[in-house]
Amino acid sequence: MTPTKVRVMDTTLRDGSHAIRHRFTKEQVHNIVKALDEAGVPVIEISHGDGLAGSSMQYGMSLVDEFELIEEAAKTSKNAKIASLLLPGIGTRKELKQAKDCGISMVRIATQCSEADISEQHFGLAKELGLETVGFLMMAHMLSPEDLAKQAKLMESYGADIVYIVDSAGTMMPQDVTARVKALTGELKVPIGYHAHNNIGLAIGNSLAAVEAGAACIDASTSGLGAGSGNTQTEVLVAALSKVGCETGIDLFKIMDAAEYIVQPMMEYPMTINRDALTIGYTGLYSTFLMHAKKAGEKFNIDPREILLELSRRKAVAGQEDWILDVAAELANR
Ligand SMILES: CC[C@H](O)CC(=O)C(=O)O
Ligand SMILES: [Mn+2]
Repeated sequence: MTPTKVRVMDTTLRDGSHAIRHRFTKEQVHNIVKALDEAGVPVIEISHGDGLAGSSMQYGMSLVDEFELIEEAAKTSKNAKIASLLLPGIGTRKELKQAKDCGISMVRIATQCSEADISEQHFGLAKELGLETVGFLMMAHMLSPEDLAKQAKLMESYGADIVYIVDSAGTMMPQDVTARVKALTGELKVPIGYHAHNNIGLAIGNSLAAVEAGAACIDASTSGLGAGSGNTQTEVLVAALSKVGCETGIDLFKIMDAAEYIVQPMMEYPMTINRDALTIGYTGLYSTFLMHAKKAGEKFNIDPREILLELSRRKAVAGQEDWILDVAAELANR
């Protein structure tokens, strides 16, 4: 039976950061947070696209210091919780404390799906700081539902209040999502969330499948702004969930207007399923590799699809962005 309520977490200002090369300004953050908060979005995530302290040569430099942006978001929001993403190894205890001082009340701790054990200390500190905590298991298609549930249980044991299944590659079929949500809800006491990418055109369908299977939280991004072909579109999700009798507390017309008049004018390109994004979805690669592969392709005069296919053969995962240039250079020398 479809649950009657779902908690939507909007990641326009975090996953969306990848699609605008981490160039959000304070004014844009102010306008997006104001519009989302007034529409009733309960959680707004903000940080560099690769999480706290992601601003670097490897992942892309932020235009504006993310802590200034987090502070602006926290100052602007009247009701929505402000959250940040943290990848252990990129973000450290120092940045987590700093983000808390800037006003976050939730942290989402992300690891490759088979490496939950590296998140224990970060959950510990987040709990000490009084934050709501989310475990974020990336590239979740790479593990069987049973093995994913074991990793999710680890995060629960470290103090995660919610655990997310993250389809970083936008590669899952609805039955893959259903099997994973059921495996996790069967093993864990805490609520389960689902984060989609639209590289194979299934972000909305898979999000509905996740809810139907028992997910209590769904990630979305206004206008879909996100890595690869973008995420589940917040405004479309609100409409679709409402049609299956599931309430989000988000005003459909206000969020539609936020998408059309606030977010779309900021987008550098529309969220489409082009050949490179579809290659990512089809082969199960990390969505954030899209922009890096395009840049490397231009630099070495190589078709980005060839670079992506080679990365897929090598089973590259999050954190191996420096490999993209190496692979492009190797292909150019062949
Ligand atoms: C670590 C950055 C990445 O964009 C996290 C995420 O949203 C995903 O894996 O899909
Ligand atoms: Mn994502």
